[in-house]
Amino acid sequence: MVEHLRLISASTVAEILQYDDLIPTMEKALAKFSCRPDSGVIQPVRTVLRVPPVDGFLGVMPAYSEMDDILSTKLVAFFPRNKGIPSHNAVIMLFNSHTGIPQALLDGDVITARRTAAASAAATKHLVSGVPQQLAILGAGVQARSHYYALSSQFNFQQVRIWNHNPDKAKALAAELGPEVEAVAEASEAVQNADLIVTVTSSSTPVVQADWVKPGAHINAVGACRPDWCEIAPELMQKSAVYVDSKEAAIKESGDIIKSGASIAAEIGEVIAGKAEVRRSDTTIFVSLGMAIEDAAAANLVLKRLAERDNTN
Ligand SMILES: NC(=O)C1=CN([C@@H]2O[C@H](COP(=O)(O)OP(=O)(O)OC[C@H]3O[C@@H](n4cnc5c(N)ncnc54)[C@H](O)[C@@H]3O)[C@@H](O)[C@H]2O)C=CC1
Ligand SMILES: O=C([O-])C1=[NH+]CCC1
Repeated sequence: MVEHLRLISASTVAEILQYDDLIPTMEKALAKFSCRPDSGVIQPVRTVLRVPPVDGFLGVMPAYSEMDDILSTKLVAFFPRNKGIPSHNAVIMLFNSHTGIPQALLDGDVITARRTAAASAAATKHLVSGVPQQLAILGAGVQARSHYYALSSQFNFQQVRIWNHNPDKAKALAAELGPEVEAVAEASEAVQNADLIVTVTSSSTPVVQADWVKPGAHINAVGACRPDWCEIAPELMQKSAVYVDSKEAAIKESGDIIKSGASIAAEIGEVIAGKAEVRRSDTTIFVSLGMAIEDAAAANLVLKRLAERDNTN
């Protein structure tokens, strides 16, 4: 039954969803996910349907949080070969968790961009050693931009270096972002001396080699969300302390973990909840695949902030 379905556009989501609000929300969502079943979170590994003629994928991502009264599903199409239009297109449906009646349909593009970057910012807060001053971003698409803004909201970078396999995109993004941002020609140049590294490419071969990375650096590895994709050299995966968003999803979907056979130290939610310690080895890596509970919590936050705004007007 759909009687009063609220439609929430990308521009409304973009106006409402701010990182200082979203990052702590992601921290809580990640912790609750890793405290299931006691936390009342239910989230299966997503179903990913292949669309072979265009090398595309459709992901179906349902989640339920009993404590937060949230029932939702995201539908995300990711078509990496898209040119001149976004490669990721998504919607999120929120249902009333007591009746199952659809409540709101939200644009999922902005939520996907920002909640992913906010989850990386939350992971960085718990895994990084010291205060990061040099940031390297490999990739120059939607997630590169959102990661720059999310991480810059938490840390004061002296320098940010962006590399992309298509250098013109890196130059354009660097020019759009802050004065501390520089596009560099080689991935090794971006990574060397970086305290914090973000990989947000759609690559199926490593874009970060082990001997480029400064000991003690932290990496948010965000792009390799298919078993045959890969961003981090296997040798680097094997010698680092590897944290994931979901262990169950990581062994099914993460090319970086599957190809390297690296062992998983813990879920980031276990670290946030104080159930796992951070192994201070040479390098820490957060392997992010993206979780439905992140979309559910972000969509719910949008609705909550809109309701507060409506009440004050
Ligand atoms: N972990 C998570 O929660 C999420 C992960 N992703 C993944 O993150 C990656 C980036 O996503 P978006 O920025 O939205 O995509 P995008 O299409 O906007 O940007 C992709 C970037 O990767 C570069 N690229 C494409 N093919 C490459 C290759 N073979 N080698 C090196 N670079 C290559 C492109 O030039 C572009 O800079 C994708 O793999 C996407 O599936 C996206 C959303 C959520
Ligand atoms: O979590 C997500 O929405 C996605 N992860 C990889 C592609 C889309």
